[in-house]
Formats: sequence, structure tokens, C-alpha cells
Amino acid sequence: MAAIDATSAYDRVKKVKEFDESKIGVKGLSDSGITSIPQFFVHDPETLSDLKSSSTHASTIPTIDLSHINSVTHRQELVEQIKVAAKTWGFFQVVNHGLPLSVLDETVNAVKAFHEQPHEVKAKYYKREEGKGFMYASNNDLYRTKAASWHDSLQVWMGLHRAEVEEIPEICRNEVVAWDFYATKVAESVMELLSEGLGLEAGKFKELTFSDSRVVVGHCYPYCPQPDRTVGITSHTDPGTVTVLLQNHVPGLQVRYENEWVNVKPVPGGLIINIGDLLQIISNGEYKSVQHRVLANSRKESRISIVMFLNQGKWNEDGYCGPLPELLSPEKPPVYRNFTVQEYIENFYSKGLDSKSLIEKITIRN
Ligand SMILES: O=C(O)CCC(=O)C(=O)O
Ligand SMILES: [Fe+2]
Repeated sequence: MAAIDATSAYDRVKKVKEFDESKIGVKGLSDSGITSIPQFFVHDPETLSDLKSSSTHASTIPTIDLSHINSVTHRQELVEQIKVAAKTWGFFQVVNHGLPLSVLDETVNAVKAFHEQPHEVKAKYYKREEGKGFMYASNNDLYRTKAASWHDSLQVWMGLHRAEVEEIPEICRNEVVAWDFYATKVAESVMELLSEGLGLEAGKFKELTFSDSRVVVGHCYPYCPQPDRTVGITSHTDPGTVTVLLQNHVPGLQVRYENEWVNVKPVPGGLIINIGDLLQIISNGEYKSVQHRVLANSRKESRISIVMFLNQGKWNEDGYCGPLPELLSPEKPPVYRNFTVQEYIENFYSKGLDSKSLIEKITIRN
């Protein structure tokens, strides 16, 4: 298919559908040599004007060294550092996390290799059926969002509804499996510290099945010819409990801090951890799920990121979720009402990444 013409009489729905059915992805558009992006990628003036005022903040997300995680003398200090980071930034970077550096490089290279395959090869995997197995598509929320963003993603379900290993394309199969294994270990260690930071048993989050439901996403942000007219990924918060993120050296990730956008610079060997909506709710607002976004990539080389989203695997028998009762007291009443799994899932699938979060809907306002 030829690159989509943005100048003709504009029927957004039709154009989006054409793009989707072409299975070309933004990588394909980028590789076709277009010099202007199709109109349905162009974001509203408010978003675009905010891109210019970005990245002037002097500080950056905290870096936490996990080398002494098993030392009794250092543990409390580590818990304190993670707690402060989760309460203020909602984002931090961990180093000396025990995940072999070779695994990091191999994961990035394998996901990059997947996205760089010829159209005919990738098109076989292109689909919109989320929630199980392996899929690849451009903009998972393409039909739910106001404007599309400049990224394609592969998605592998690893916990419940786990993909059969053979379903994962061979080009990244072993690497995705290894990443899942090691990133889960890192996530579990960090979740123990986060749990202790709330005054709970170290194993509380594991007991709540936070590492049973995992999705691995491999994003590709190819070169964008008009990076000032769109974004790489729209500003959003992550819906789950905890996210572990690995990025290559191409910059673009920004987090919201003190009403400004702050760059998260790639640090070799570092892994980024952030708190999702569900953990903000369960912690009764102690930990923060923070807005973040990725700028459209202006470099010729693709930006690659691999994300592991953790979610609560099993929900209470009554199907409700909300602030943990053990964190509540007359001095600390619940900030959020309980909600059902259905509400959670419907909220996610009824909206684009850019829409109102579940947190806003369930906040108790006095
Ligand atoms: O690519 C990134 O760095 C961020 C991706 C992200 O925020 C997401 O997938 O939720
Ligand atoms: Fe995110």
C-alpha cells in the first residue's frame, strides 16, 4: 500500500481503518520515506504546545542501587529509598539488579530485530485481539484514542492466558522468555521492598498475586519525519501494579514531576520501575502512579523499549479490589472506593491511553 495521503478530503475513520488493514505499522510508513505524517497522527494543539516547553527540569528520577538487597544492615535504608521514590516520583531506576547485562542487550536486539523484519513477515502476526498469546500491532488503542501515536508494539501474555512458547516468533522467542524470567525476579525483589515500605510483610504483594499476571510489550518508535506534530506514546498512567522498563540508548521517555516534563535518560544497565494505578489504589494513595509519555523519535535509529506490566492475578472472592484494609485507620480513611474487576477491565478497554483514569472515577471526594 502507498503511504496514506493526508491532504485529500478527510475521513478519519476510513483512513485509520485503511492504515490498520494495511498492517504496515508506523515502521512501514517511516521506511516508505514519507516526509509528512498522516493527519490522524496529528495531536491537538494543547498537546503539541506542551511538547515545546518540555525537559527543562534539572532533576531526574532517583537511582537505587540494589547490590546490598540481602544485607540486613542495608535493607532498611533501601526500603526507605524506594518508599520515598514511590511516594514522590512514582518512578525510579534500579542498578545492580542482578539481571545479567547480556540479557538486557539481547532483549533489546531481539525486539528490534522483530520490528525490522520485512512487512510480509510481520503482517502474519498483526492483529487486534488483546488479552492472550502473542500479537503485534500499531497503537494498541488505535480505535479508542483521539489521535494515533508514532509507535508499533508486540505484546506477549506471560502469566495467566500465557502464550505458548511456540506462538512467540522465533526471532525474539528465547529472549522474551529470558526477559520475562529475569524481569519477574527483579519485580518481585522490588515489590518486597515496596511492601515493607508500607509497613506490610515483605511477601504481601506476592500473596496478592501481583506477579501472576504479566504482559511483556516490545515497543518500536521509528524515526518520525514530523516529531513536533505527534507523540511516541500519549501521556498516560499504567493501569497495573508495577511496571519494569528497559530502553535502548535513543531518548524520548518523560515523566511528570512538579508540573513539568522530566527526561528519563537511558542509563546503560539500568531498569526503570514505575508504580501503576492499581498499586496507588491498593496503597491508599501512598504510592503514586505518575503520568508519563514518549516523544516522537527524531533520530534515524528506532527507539526500542521493553516493558513488563504486572497486574493482580487473582482477585478477592467477592470480586472487589480497593485500598488494603490493613493500611486504613480512623486517621487514614480510604481515599478510594472499592471497585470490581469488571469495572477495572471495562475502564481500560473503553478508552484510549489518553482518557480519564480509573483513579479519578473512584476517588472519594468529601
Ligand atoms: O516506551 C517507553 O519508554 C514507555 C512505554 C509506556 O509507557 C507504556 O507502554 O506504558
Ligand atoms: Fe506506560
